[in-house]
Amino acid sequence: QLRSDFYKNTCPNVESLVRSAVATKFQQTFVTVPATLRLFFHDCFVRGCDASVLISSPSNKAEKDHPDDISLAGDGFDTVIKAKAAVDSNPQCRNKVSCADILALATRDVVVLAGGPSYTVELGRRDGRISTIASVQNQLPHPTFNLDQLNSMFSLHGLSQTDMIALSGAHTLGFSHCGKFSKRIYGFSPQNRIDPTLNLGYALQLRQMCPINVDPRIAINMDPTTPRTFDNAYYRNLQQGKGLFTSDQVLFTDTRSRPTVNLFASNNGAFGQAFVSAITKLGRVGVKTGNQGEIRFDCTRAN
Ligand code: HEM
Ligand SMILES: [Ca+2]
Ligand SMILES: [Ca+2]
Repeated sequence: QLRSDFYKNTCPNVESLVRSAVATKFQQTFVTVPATLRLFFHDCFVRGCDASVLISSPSNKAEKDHPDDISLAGDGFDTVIKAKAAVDSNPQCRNKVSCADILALATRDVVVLAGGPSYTVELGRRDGRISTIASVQNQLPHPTFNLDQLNSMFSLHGLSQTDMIALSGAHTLGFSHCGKFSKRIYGFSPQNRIDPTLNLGYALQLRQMCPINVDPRIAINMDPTTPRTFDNAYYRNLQQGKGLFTSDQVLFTDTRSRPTVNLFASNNGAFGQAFVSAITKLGRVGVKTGNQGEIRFDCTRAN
């Protein structure tokens, strides 16, 4: 139902308007890249790709205030707001392009800026009007998830195990706060204080970067090898026991998903193709089209 030429008559330059706003933001801070990519994922898994995650509430009761969303970096929100302003600065485009589509385009653009594959973005999403803390509950995966939990959550949205593994490759970029994995390096079990699926040398490095009682604002690179490049290093890290979360490492530990990890680790092109296919499917999750929803004037509030 979505189509790549949706704005052909209403805003023919939408792609270049978004792309240059994203490029300007990228020049200011690299954080733009992981922040925008993660924002798109968190939007699509809660009420579909409808920009619900962008809505803010004066009393902190919107989606973005849920514990699972609280660590979404502000630069992702700012990227969409800047791109929306760029689109609306063109009189023809003013209030014609949804925030949900701008987020989808900005996501493609940041992946490309980090060296990842380019792809055609399907458009025509409408913006949702609802954003509540309650709607996030149990909709987003946790870093402690095993393969069955990951598969069942992704399959609810029509995403296969291969899609899930390819999308997890987004952890080739960006940061995590220490608390998200501290149990794996300090208190895994009474027998093993360090998770035995974790590379011991890497675990000791993580302990140095994340000492006990570390400042909770400290965040570390999720990909220790190429933190600023969108590449398949994430899967080679998994082969070496360097997956930061249980939900990352389990993709290699579990023999049902290991062959796909090995394929992506050895073939960056295969990873790129699978990622493009998966993120295109992600972009279709629960979309509102036609006269459903609205075109938001301000991405941070319903009209
Ligand atoms: C498979 C299940 C997934 C789990 C359990 C998971 C969990 C997490 C966690 C816990 C963080 C660290 C947040 C923090 O401490 O600030 C994170 C960061 C991140 N995630 Fe995921 N994630 C998953 C899938 C995805 C997907 C599908 C994408 C996008 C396609 C994605 C993109 C990112 C990015 C880019 C970051 C870095 C954010 C930044 O640097 O600001 N994740 N994820
Ligand atoms: Ca949403
Ligand atoms: Ca990387």
